[in-house]
Amino acid sequence: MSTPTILERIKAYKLEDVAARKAERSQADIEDAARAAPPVRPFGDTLQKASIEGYGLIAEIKKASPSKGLIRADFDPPALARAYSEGGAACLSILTDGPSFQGDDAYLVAARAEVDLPVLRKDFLYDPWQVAESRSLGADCILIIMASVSDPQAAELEAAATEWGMDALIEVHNVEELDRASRLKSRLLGINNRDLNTFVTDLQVTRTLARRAPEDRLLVSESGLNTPDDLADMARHGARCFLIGESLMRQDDVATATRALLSNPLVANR
Ligand SMILES: O=P(O)(O)OC[C@@H](O)[C@@H](O)c1c[nH]c2ccccc12
Repeated sequence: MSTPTILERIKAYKLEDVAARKAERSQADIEDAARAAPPVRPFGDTLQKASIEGYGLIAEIKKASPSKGLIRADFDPPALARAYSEGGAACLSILTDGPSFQGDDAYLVAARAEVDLPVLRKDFLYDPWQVAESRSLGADCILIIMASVSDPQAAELEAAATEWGMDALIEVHNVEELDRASRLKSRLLGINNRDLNTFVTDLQVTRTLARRAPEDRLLVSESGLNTPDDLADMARHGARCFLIGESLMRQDDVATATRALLSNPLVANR
């Protein structure tokens, strides 16, 4: 067998981790916890509203990554949530995967409690049990990575999100995944500039896929975005929403950097 890709390795340990978590907590238990969670905040609506006049930013709380290692040493999720909120982010994304991103479920809980912004749980989901778990932590939106799930699995995760009143961000990286995502119902379509198998990033991915996306989708350009020019470039190609982690995580003053990035949006052409 050939060497597994980064995404394949993540999927392998994640399936084991989920099996272990499920052995600890039954479906009924996790559903009770999900019902006891704080009410859902409107993720997609908030993002869309922000993107009409300005840009819709999903600002990511991310300590490390498989390709970059440690990104931010001084890592305080509640303080970062406040900084992103002050800087004008519409929503937050919080990495909860431990082995590859040094994330933690507790970071999501702590950051969300600090602000009013809707929150995406950024993790690798395969099982509806994990959707209930995400809701139990307070997540308002889940991520569905088309590169890592089958069509029936994606539909099942999406249905579970809907059942819990959450949104789903459907993530694609190529035309084949885009076509599969187009058959799902979710309005939120993430175009990941980074290939999760190799972790190579190329903004050309958004430029190419945005014009092939169904018209009723809200496009989110994800990964590798650094400057106001990058955002204007993506907006010109049809994506006015962005998922940004690393370039903001490397700033000393995250609130000011976020505000600067969003300050001069390309005028919407509608
Ligand atoms: O830090 P960046 O290059 O701004 O990227 C953020 C986000 O897009 C990236 O973390 C991401 C996009 N899709 C993912 C799926 C799993 C883990 C991480 C990701």
